[in-house]
Amino acid sequence: MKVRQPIVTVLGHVDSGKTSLLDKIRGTGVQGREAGGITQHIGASFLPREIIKKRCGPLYGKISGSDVQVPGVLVIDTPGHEVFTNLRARGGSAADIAILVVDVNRGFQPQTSESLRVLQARKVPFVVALNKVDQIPGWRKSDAPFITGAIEIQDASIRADLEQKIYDVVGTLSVLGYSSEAFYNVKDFAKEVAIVPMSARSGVGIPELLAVLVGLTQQYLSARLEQGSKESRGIVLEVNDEVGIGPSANMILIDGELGMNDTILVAKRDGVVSTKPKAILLPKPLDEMRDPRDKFRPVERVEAAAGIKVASPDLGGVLPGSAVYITSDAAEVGRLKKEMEAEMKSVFIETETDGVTLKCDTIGSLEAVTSMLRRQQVPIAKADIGPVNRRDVMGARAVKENDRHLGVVLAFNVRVLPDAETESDDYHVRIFSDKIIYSLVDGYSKWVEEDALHEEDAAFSELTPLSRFVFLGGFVFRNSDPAVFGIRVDVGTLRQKTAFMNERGKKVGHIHQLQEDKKTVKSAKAGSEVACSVQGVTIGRQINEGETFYTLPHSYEAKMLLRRFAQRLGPEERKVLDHIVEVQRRSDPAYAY
Ligand SMILES: Nc1nc2c(ncn2[C@@H]2O[C@H](COP(=O)(O)OP(=O)(O)OP(=O)(O)O)[C@@H](O)[C@H]2O)c(=O)[nH]1
Repeated sequence: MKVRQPIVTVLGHVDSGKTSLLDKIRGTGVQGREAGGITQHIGASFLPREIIKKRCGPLYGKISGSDVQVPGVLVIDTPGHEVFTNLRARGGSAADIAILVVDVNRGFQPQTSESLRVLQARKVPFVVALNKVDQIPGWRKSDAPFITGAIEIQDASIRADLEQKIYDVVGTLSVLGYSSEAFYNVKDFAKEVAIVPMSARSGVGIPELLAVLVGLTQQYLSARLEQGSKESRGIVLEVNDEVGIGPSANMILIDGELGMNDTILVAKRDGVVSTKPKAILLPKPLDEMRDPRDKFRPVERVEAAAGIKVASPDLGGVLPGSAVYITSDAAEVGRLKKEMEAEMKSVFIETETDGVTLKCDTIGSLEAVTSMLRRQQVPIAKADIGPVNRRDVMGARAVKENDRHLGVVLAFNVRVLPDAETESDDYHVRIFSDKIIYSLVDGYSKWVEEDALHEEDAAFSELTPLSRFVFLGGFVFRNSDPAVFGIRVDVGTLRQKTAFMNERGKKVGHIHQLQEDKKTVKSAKAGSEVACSVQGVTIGRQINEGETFYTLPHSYEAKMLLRRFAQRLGPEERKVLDHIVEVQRRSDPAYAY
C-alpha cells in the first residue's frame, strides 16, 4: 500500500521560537535548501526520508521502529494556530501531526493553551518541543546534535533544573487531560505525549524531534496516510491575484492527486464552484531561479501530500479554509458539489432565533469559534465571514431587546467598519473583538457572568440618560463643523454621544464632546455649565441661543424607562420623559409603545 508523507504544523505562543524551529528543520540560511535535499512546495517544505535518516543518525531506527516507511514529512511553512485552524478537513484536521513549541523558561503561555485547545478539538496528535534549552541559566554549550548527549555534560544542578521544567509541563498537560513524559522515558507513543528538550538556535534536539515525529506517524498514523482508493482532496490556505498569474489559490493537497484535466471544486461565499486548473504551480528550485519574479514552475500532475498553487480565473473570491474536492470523472461533479454545499451550510449560520452574531476571518476560525461557543451552550443567530458591518450590529440590537447577553457581536480577526462602530455606540451594542479564539470566547463569557450579577444597573446605565439643558446666550465658540457652544444642564445627567432634540421634538444631532474648564468630560450633572460640540449643525439655523433641548432616547429605550425603570427616575426626570414621549408621539404614534 502506498503511504503519503504526513502533514506537520508548528504551533505555540508568540516568540516561543516557532519560526526559528521551522528554519532550523528546513536548514534555511545554513545551506541552500535544495542542496540539503529539501524541496520547496507552496507554503510547505518536504523533508524526504533520506534526509531525516541522515539527520537522525543511529536514532532513526531506534525511535521510528515499525516497518511502514513514510516517504518523509511535509512541514507547513507558516507557523501558528491561525494557519492551523484553516488546515481543516471533514471530521478533523488536514494536518496529521503537530509540534507544540513551548519556551522552556516560560512554560505554558496563553497561546500555548489556545493551540492545545484547537489540537484537542481536532484530535491531532502532537509532540512538545521544549525550546530554548540553551537559555537555561548555566547551560553548558556544546556542538552535540543530540539532546541526550548535551544533557549528559551539564552540571547536576542544571540537569535537575531541566527535569523540573519538564515536569512542570507534564503537570500542566495532565490537568488538561494528557499524560506526557520526556521522550526518552516514553513507553507508548500512542498514549503519552513526548516532550523533546531542544534549541532552535543551536539545533540540539532537532534529530530527536524528527525521529519522534517519524516514529509516531509510522506507528500510529499509517492507516490515515495510506493512499489506495482515497478520494483526492485538499484545502485552500490563501487566495491571491498575482501579476502574470491572475486569480490563484495556494492549496495543500491532502490525499490523492491533481492533474491538469481534473475538475476541482471549491467554495465561495455564495456557493460552490467547479473549475479546471489553468496551471498547477510549484516553486522553482533556487538554482533555476534566474529572475526573482519567475518563481514558479508549471507541472502536469502532483501527488499528495503537497503544497501547490493553482491558477484559474474562476478562483477569485474563493474562501480561505475552503475544502477542495478533485475528480477526473465528470459524472462525480454533481455529487461532490452537493456534499460540499452541505458542508458549507453547517459552517455559516443565519437564523431568526435569538443568539450572538459572529464574524470571523476564515472558514477555519469560524468553525473553531462556533464549536467553542456551542460547547459552552451559547446560541448563535448568525455566523459569517468578513468585517463587522452595520447590518450585523442592527441584528444584534434586535436580539438585545429580548436578551441583552445574546445581543452582541463577536469578531475574530476582522475589522469593525466605521458605520458598524457608530451603530454600536448609538445603541450600546457590544462588540467583542479579539485575535485569540479562546480569549474572545472567555472575554464574552466573563462579561455575561459579571453583567448578570448587576444586570438591572447595567441595563439602566446603557440607556440614553434623560436630561434637559439650555443653550446659554452669549456663549457661541464656533458656528459650525462642529458647532461649539455653552450650555447649562438643568435636569439629569448629560453624556457624550447622546442624541438630543429641541422643544418641539425635532432631532438636532448628537452631543459629540463635553468640556468643563477646557477639559474633556464624559458627562455633566444638573447645575453644571459646560461647553459642548455638535457635528452637522449651524448655530442660527438648526439651533439658537437661549433654546432648551432634551436628550432623545430611542423608542425602545423610552419604553424601558417607562415600564421597567420608572421607579429609578426622579420627579424632574420623569417630567422630562413625559415631555419627550408627548412630543415624539405627535410624529411617531408608536414611540415608546
Ligand atoms: N537562545 C535562543 N533563542 C531562541 C531560540 N529559538 C528562538 N529564539 C529566539 O526567540 C525569538 C523568537 O523566535 P521566533 O522563532 O521568531 O519565534 P516565533 O514563535 O516564531 O514568534 P512569532 O512568529 O512572533 O509568534 C527570536 O529572537 C529567536 O532568535 C532558542 O532555541 N534559543
